Amino acid sequence: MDNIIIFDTTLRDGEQSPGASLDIGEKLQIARQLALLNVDVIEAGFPIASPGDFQSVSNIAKEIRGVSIAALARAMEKDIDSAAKALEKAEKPRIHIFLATSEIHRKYKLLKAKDEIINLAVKAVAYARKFVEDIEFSSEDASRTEMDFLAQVVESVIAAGATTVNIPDTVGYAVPEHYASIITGLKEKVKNISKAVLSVHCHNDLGLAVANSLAAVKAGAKQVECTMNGLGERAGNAALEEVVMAIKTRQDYYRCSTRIKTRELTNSSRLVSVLTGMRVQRNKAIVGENAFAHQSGVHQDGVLKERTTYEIMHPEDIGLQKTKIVLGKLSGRHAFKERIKELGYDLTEIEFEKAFEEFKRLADKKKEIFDEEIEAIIDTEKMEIPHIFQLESLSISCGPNVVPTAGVRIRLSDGSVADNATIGDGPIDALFKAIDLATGISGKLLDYHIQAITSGKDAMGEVYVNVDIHGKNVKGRAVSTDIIEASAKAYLNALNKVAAK
Ligand SMILES: CC(=O)SCCNC(=O)CCNC(=O)[C@H](O)C(C)(C)COP(=O)(O)OP(=O)(O)OC[C@H]1O[C@@H](n2cnc3c(N)ncnc32)[C@H](O)[C@@H]1OP(=O)(O)O
Ligand SMILES: CC(C)C(=O)C(=O)O
Repeated sequence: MDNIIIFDTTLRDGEQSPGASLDIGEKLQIARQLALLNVDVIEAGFPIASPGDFQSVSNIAKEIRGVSIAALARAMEKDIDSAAKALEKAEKPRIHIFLATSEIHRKYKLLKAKDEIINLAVKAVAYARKFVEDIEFSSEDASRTEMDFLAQVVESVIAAGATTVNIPDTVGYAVPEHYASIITGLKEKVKNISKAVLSVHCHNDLGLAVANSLAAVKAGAKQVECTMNGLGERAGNAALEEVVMAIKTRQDYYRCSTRIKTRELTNSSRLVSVLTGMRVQRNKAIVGENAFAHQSGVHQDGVLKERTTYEIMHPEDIGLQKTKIVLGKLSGRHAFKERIKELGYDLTEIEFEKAFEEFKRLADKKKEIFDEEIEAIIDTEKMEIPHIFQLESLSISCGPNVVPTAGVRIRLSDGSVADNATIGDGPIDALFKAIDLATGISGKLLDYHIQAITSGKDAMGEVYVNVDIHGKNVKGRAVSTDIIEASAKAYLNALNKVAAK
């Protein structure tokens, strides 16, 4: 089966994403991860661009072994000299020369005629061959270049010594059938085409970068240039993870493979996202948070019965532990039952139905229901917690230069009330201490968290506590628009569970 060469340009074109610049150390960190991912080529940078980029290419070239390291250069001797110097220590150096060939670029940007472009390209390739054997030539804006002229350029640079010829869709103008026809056309028109690797490099201006790259692969391209998370100039480049997983998942159709260790995809994506500060959208294919998450009951039921009903890839294959079942208002009984089982509960049918009803009620107010919330629902439902201690009133005094003080009035099950007040390290500490005094039960707070379950300034706050009472972990939960009241009630909820026993 044919191998498709994966040329990663996260560190060069990826860094051209506005807002994604990386320092020298960060680039080296990403290069190490790309080596673990087993890409075939790392385009480390554009050495003439800045002393930092030169240093970064040079550091990567020195350290990374087993992977080709490419450096970009315009069709100019000073750029090629700089690239060659930065690559001096590379085990497998590649100089990547680009020159635009389309009429628009010739006329307005380069101010050069067709024959001048060919001369410049040939001279640059021949010059670069003095330094290294592995030369890539990119015909910038190839997809908007006249087909016959493009074929002439490609034939000339191969004759001059280019070992890879790249056909960039620089402005994301191509569509799959059109782009594939360029590849097929070059295979037919260029006599020496078999002497070089035919490569593609697609931009995502129309959201077609991956589709175009794959159409080119189907038409016979042997190298795909891409970036992690689809970073790149403007709307980005073809996303490496999507190209690779499409080839792997649809091997029946593409009849080729890559050397990528796909289990490193998630790590690579996260590292690039953290270091560039470019967040991956939740619904991004392959590496988005939702890519292996199922939210609706019908899908969850299907996946729980047989994963392949709604999944075309194994999450393990991209380095995730497992499929995520997100419990929310669209979930059904199958998914809820499965999660309860995973949490270690064994409920009767009646307990289950009551818990499910309560879960749905809560899910109507919240986007996602977490495990501790399910535990709190079940504990409440199962134990039918009696209100042995009920909060009658509370007062809190706190603020800058004020000793936090809390006072509570608790009604006990025999109808009597207990009033207590005390100070603490903060309002919650004071409040819980006052409740301890009033109830006579002493709890040690292990965990406390609060979240808004409705929107707006008057949102409902939901408080969870995990309390150690006599060496046992007890959870409590309560909801109120007053978060101090919710805190007191959550704590009392935990104490009531113990008192009930
Ligand atoms: C399609 C791509 O993504 S290509 C890569 C694009 N990446 C970058 O541009 C990032 C790094 N770039 C840089 O740091 C700077 O642009 C540099 C260092 C390369 C050049 O900076 P400057 O010398 O100040 O030139 P500037 O960028 O303003 O203009 C580009 C010049 O290169 C010329 N040029 C553009 N492409 C090429 C090429 N492939 N071969 C030869 N000359 C070229 C332009 O015509 C222009 O020349 P002019 O000054 O005679 O008009
Ligand atoms: C340098 C080339 C390959 C490029 O980035 C483009 O044409 O988009």
